[in-house]
Amino acid sequence: MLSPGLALHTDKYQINMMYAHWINGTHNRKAVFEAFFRKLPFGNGYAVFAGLERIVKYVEDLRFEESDLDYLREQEENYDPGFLEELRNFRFTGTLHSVKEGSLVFPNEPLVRVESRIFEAQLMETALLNFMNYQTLIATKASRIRQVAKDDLLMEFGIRRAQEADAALWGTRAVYLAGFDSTSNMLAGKLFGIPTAGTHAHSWVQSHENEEEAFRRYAAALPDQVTLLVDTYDTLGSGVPHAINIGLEMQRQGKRLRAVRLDSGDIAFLSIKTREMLDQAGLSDVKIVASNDLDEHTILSLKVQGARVDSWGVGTQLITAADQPTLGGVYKLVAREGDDGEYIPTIKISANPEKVTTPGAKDIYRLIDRSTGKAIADYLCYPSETDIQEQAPIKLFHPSHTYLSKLVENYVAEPLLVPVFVEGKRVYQLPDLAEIRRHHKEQLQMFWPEYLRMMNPEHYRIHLSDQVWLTRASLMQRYIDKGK
Ligand SMILES: Nc1ncnc2c1ncn2[C@@H]1O[C@H](COP(=O)(O)OP(=O)(O)OP(=O)(O)O)[C@@H](O)[C@H]1O
Ligand SMILES: O=P(O)(O)OC[C@H]1O[C@H](OP(=O)(O)OP(=O)(O)O)[C@H](O)[C@@H]1O
Ligand SMILES: O=C(O)c1cccnc1
Repeated sequence: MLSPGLALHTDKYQINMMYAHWINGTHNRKAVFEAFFRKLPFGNGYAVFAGLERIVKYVEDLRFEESDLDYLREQEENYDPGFLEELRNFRFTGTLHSVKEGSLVFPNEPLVRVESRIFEAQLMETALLNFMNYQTLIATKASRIRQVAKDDLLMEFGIRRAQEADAALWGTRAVYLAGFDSTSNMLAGKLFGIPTAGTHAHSWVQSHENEEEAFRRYAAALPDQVTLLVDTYDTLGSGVPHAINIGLEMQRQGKRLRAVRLDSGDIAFLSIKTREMLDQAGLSDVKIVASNDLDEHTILSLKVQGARVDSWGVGTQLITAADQPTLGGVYKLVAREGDDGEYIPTIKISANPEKVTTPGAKDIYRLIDRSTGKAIADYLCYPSETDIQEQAPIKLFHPSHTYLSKLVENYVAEPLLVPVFVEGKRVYQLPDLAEIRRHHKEQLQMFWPEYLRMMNPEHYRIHLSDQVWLTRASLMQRYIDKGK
C-alpha cells in the first residue's frame, strides 16, 4: 500500500532461477509450494495467522513495470531480451489457498499453498514470507497480550518504534485483528478503519509554565476525550493532585475527566495510590492508563501485584516483537510437474529430522470434537483422501512412534485452507477487520485453556494421514539409499 510496484520486492536468486527456468524451457512447468513455520514464537502455544490481505493485494498487483525491466536489463547484460518480454507479460495465473486471517495455526502445517507455473510461484516466495512472517508474529504477540490483559482496554502505541512505516502500518493491523481495542496510528486508522485513541505527551506539559494550567488548557480544548499524563514532574506530589483539580472542575461543568496516564516509576504502587486519591476526591469514574515499555510479562506481573490499571498502552515491545523479532516461516517446494503432466511429490532432506519437509500438496483439517466443540488436533492429508471429508473414523498416530495411536470418531473436520485465487482469478472475498476479529475470538473459544496459557502451554498436535506419512517415509528412504 505504501510501496507500489512490488515485483522487485524479492531476492535476486528468485530472478536468477526464473531466468534459468526460462532458458531451459521449464518455466511453464507447474509446481506446488507451501509456506509454514517450524517453531512457535515467544514459547506460545499457538500463532495467529495474519498477512493474507497484504498477500492478496501483492498478487493482484504483481506486474513488472517498465522501470523494473530497465533495471534488470542494466543489472544483468546476459539476460535475453525474450526473458524481459516474458516478465513484461507476467501475471499470477495460478491457484492459491490460504488459512484465514485470525485463525490459530501451528508449526509444520501449510498456511499458504501456491500452485502455479514455477516461474510465478518462485518469484512470490520472498514477498509472501515477508508479509506472513511479520504480520503473524505481531498478531501472535498481540494475542498473548490480550490473553493476560483479559477485558482491560488495550491501545497500540508503537508507530514511533516500529521498523519503519510499512511495519508500523501492517503491524498495527495485525495487532488489531488479534484483539487490541485501538491504535494511536492515524494512517492505520484511516486505511483500515481501526479505532484511534490518544492521550498527550510530556511536551504538552513542558510547553507550559505550570502543570495544572497545561492540564486545564488541554481539557478545555478536547473536553470529550481528556486523559492527562501525570508523571512529568512528580506523579503523586503534583501530577495526580493537579489532575484531580481539573477532574473536579470538569465535574462542576457537567463534563468528565476520562483518565490519567502513568508512564514511569513503579506502576503497581503508583496506580494503587492514584486510585485511592481519585476515589477519595470523588472521581471513581476516572480511569487509569499505564504505559512504558510494557509487554505481556510486565502486564501479568503488574496484575499479580494488584495494580489498579484499567487500560494499557503498548508500543515498542509489541510492534517490534522485541523478544523474538522473526517468525522464521519458510516456503518449500512440495510437488513438481513431471514430463507426463502428473505431479511428483518432492522432499528436502536434512540431518535435522524436524527440517525434513513433508512431500505433496496437502490439505489441512481441524478436527473438532462434536460433544465439546473443542479442537482435538489438526490433520494433514492429500486432497484425494476422502475419509476425512466423509467424517469416517480416523486413526491419529504419533509421527515418530507410530504404534501410539488413537481412533477419533465423533468429530467435525473443518478445512483450514480456503481457495483465494483459482487459475489467476480471485475467488475469495476479503473479510473486513471486524469479521477477522470475530473469527479470531471464535478460534480461541475452540481451544482448551491449556493450549492458550502464556507459560508452558500444552502442545497441540498436528497429525499426518497414513498416505502422507508413507510418502514421506518412502521418499526419505529413497534419498538415504541414494546417498549410500
Ligand atoms: N511494579 C512493577 N513491576 C514490574 N515492572 C514494572 C513495575 N513498574 C514498572 N515496571 C516496568 O519496569 C520498567 C521500568 O522502566 P525504566 O527503568 O525505564 O524506569 P522508568 O520508571 O520508566 O524511568 P524513566 O523515568 O527513565 O522513564 C518498564 O518496563 C515498566 O513497564
Ligand atoms: O514504551 P512503549 O511501549 O513503546 O509505549 C509508547 C511510549 O512512547 C511514549 O514515550 P516517548 O518517550 O517516546 O514520548 P513521551 O515524551 O510522549 O513520553 C509514551 O509515553 C510511551 O512511554
Ligand atoms: O496517546 C498516547 O498516549 C501515546 C501515543 C503514542 C506513544 N505514546 C503515547
